[in-house]
Formats: sequence, structure tokens, C-alpha cells
Amino acid sequence: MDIKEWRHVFKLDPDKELNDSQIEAICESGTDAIMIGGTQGVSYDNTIDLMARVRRFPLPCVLEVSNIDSVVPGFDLYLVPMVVNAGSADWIVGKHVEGLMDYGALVKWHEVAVEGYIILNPKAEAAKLTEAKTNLTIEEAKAYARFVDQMVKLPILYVEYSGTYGDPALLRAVRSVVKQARLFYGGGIKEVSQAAEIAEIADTVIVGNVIYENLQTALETVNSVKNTVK
Ligand SMILES: CC(C)=CCC/C(C)=C/CC/C(C)=C/CC/C(C)=C/CC/C(C)=C/CC/C(C)=C/CC/C(C)=C/COP(=O)(O)OP(=O)(O)O
Ligand SMILES: O=P(O)(O)OC[C@@H](O)CO
Ligand SMILES: [Mg+2]
Repeated sequence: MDIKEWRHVFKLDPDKELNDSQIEAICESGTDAIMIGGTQGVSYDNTIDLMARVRRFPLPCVLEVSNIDSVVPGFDLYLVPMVVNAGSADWIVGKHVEGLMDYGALVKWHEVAVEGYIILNPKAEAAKLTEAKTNLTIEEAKAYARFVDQMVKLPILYVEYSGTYGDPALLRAVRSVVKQARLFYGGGIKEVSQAAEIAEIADTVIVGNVIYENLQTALETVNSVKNTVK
């Protein structure tokens, strides 16, 4: 499992419906991995159900842990979000320590990567839940990026605009200070041209909601990202 090779990832929400032929098209699209996660309505049952349906295809299937009750064994990798611009320490360290109280002894640490999230769309469920400070200046965003990349040296810095297309200028500024982390971008990609624009800046482009709105366009983002040189 080498996240450094991921250019394009589809994020599937266990709380949303996809039929088998849609899952087949997504998994055979050429995307580098399937990430399963969401903020609302994610349960053990809908997570294990979606994992089993994706597992029939030979590509990495990873869980982005959003609540402790939906940690299902059997994924290739577990991505644990740490929301560095959260309004409460619960989403930076609190929930994580609670989780470790329950699961700490069971974790295979080579199967875990922590994501330093900067959440920037105030209307996203994840922003509301974590009371994220979203109105960042470019200098503040760069400071958060340095915190993730240099101070705590997380393997992933995730610039998150879920539900709305982000600011490429801010992303470029963040890019300019990242030295070791993999730069993930997710949020509001609804056109292949947007996927290409982001792929010029970020290491990994995450495509989520458009899967459920316009699957054909979602599938076309794969080649758009892969044909773009960063
Ligand atoms: C035993 C085993 C298999 C273990 C592996 C997992 C592991 C390491 C467990 C150890 C314990 C541990 C550290 C658990 C983590 C506990 C936890 C709940 C941490 C908090 C995570 C967190 C900050 C959640 C907040 C919400 C969030 C950031 C979710 C990420 C997904 C996201 C941003 C979705 C986007 O939002 P979406 O809802 O799609 O937005 P729209 O509605 O706008 O579409
Ligand atoms: O759903 P969208 O807006 O594509 O965002 C992707 C992903 O970053 C969500 O966490
Ligand atoms: Mg979503």
C-alpha cells in the first residue's frame, strides 16, 4: 500500500446508494484507490456492506475513520483524520485518545496513516461537526500546512472543501510550503477541467459527491487527473 502512488481516489459514502454496475464502473475506472467515508450516517453495517462490494475488485480499499463505531476490520489501510483547524481539541486529539482506549491494543500501525485535515467549506457537515475555523487567510493556511508537514510530520495533508470547489491560489500557496507530506485535495470537483486544474497542484485528487450526481463525469476525472503533469 503506497499512498505516494495515488493520483486519483474516489471517496464513497456508505450512507449513499450505488448499484452493482455503478460500483463496477467506479472500481474499474483506473482510479488508484477507493476511500470509504463520510461525516453523517456512517455505521458499522453500511461500512461493512460497502467494503464487501468494493472488495470484489483488485484495487486498494481504505477506510477513512469518522466515528469509532464504524471501524470495520479488513480494510487495506485506515486513514485517521486530525482536523488541525477544528474549533475543539476533540477533533485533533480527543476522539483519537477515546478510540485508542477501545482499540489501541488491536491496531496494526503499518495499516494506519494520519491525515492532517484543513477544512475550508463552512457549509460542509464535517466543518459544522468540528466547528472548523474556515475563514483562513492564505498565510494562516500556510501556517497550518507547516504545522502538519513540518512540526508533526504527518504523511498526508488534506485540503478539504467538501461540497464546493476550492481556491486554487490557496492550494498553490499551501503546496509551496509542503516538503514531505502527500498533498490531498478534495472538494467540489464536478468538471473534468477542475480535476485537471487541481491535479497540477495537488499530489492526490479526491472525487466524492459528483459520483452520485453525474457518474459519467466522475469517471472522466480519472483520465483527466492521470494525464495531467504536476
Ligand atoms: C482495530 C482497527 C482495525 C483499527 C484501525 C483504526 C484505528 C487506528 C483505530 C484507533 C483508534 C482511533 C485513533 C480512532 C479514530 C477515532 C476518531 C473518531 C477520530 C476522529 C476523526 C474525525 C476528526 C472526524 C471528524 C469528521 C471528519 C473529518 C470526517 C472525515 C471525512 C470527511 C471530511 C468527509 C467529508 O465530509 P462529507 O460529510 O462528505 O461532506 P458533505 O456532506 O459536504 O459531502
Ligand atoms: O464530495 P466532494 O465535494 O467531491 O469532496 C470530496 C472529499 O474531499 C470529501 O471529503
Ligand atoms: Mg460527502
